[in-house]
Amino acid sequence: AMNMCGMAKEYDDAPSEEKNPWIVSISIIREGGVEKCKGAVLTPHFILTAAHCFNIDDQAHQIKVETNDRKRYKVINVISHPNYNVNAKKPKIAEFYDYDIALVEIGDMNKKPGGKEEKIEFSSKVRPICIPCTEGTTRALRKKVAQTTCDEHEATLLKWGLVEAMFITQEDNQLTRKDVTIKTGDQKPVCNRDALKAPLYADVKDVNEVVTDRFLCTGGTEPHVNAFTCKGDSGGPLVINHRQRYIQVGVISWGVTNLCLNNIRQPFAKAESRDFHTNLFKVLPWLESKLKEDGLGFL
Ligand SMILES: CO[C@H]1CCN(Cc2c(C)cc(C)c3[nH]ccc23)[C@H](CO)C1
Repeated sequence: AMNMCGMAKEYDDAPSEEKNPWIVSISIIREGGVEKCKGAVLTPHFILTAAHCFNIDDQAHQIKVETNDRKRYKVINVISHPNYNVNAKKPKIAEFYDYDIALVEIGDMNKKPGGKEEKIEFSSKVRPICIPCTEGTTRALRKKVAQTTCDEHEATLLKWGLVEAMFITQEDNQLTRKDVTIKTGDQKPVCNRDALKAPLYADVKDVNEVVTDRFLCTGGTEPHVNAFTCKGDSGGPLVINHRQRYIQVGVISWGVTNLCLNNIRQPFAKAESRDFHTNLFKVLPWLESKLKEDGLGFL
């Protein structure tokens, strides 16, 4: 049962690390400074994050992964989705975030034969989150392993309309949950349309040029005020709490407005503060091809 995904401490004054044990911090050390992203633990060797956190010339040794127990792990590989290319629509569209998703592989490049294998040690502060269309998620949804399909996962998790979800951010050294609603069905176009309020996309005619089918849309203030992401939240998981089991349905990719300077969040969201997340249901073959080797059972 140790490997049951998406389980966390639920009691009110549990430490925030034990309430959100799948969150990891990713630091990319560069000449000009350190870029910070978030990620989620999927298996002992793989973390899921955003591809835009990395530059083409980042080497593995520049990337540091730290779990909630402050342990730091060596990165042996970053596997970005093959269709991700931030420059794909230049010069018209300066930044293009389609397929903004990556797997960070933990291990020991100079593993001595018989040496201790480097892998993420699970504990009360470090545990994997569930991802769609895996056996672990079928169990987390309390459905029968034999009959449950990936489509049923999607129908259960991404119902039509407003879907309650959350992301995790770091505030005063605490992991804080931020509530959002994923706009599906008739709410989706209304949410997507605000992408054109981003300065970089002011001249874009058709919103579908920048908000592709790979995105989930959250944020804004109608009908409820949603939390908004900061740049530093990039790569973190968009999570649905299904009867106290946590399932990741998206990876935080980009936001329309930068309501955070030096990661200090402004107090109030705006109608156009929308955020876009890479939808895991849209990249399953890629996820499976990398993760089945590390024991994740896909449907
Ligand atoms: C289309 O143009 C915009 C793309 C996103 N950009 C920054 C950004 C990134 C990269 C990632 C996450 C998670 C963000 N959350 C809020 C802003 C933000 C800026 C917006 O400020 C320009």
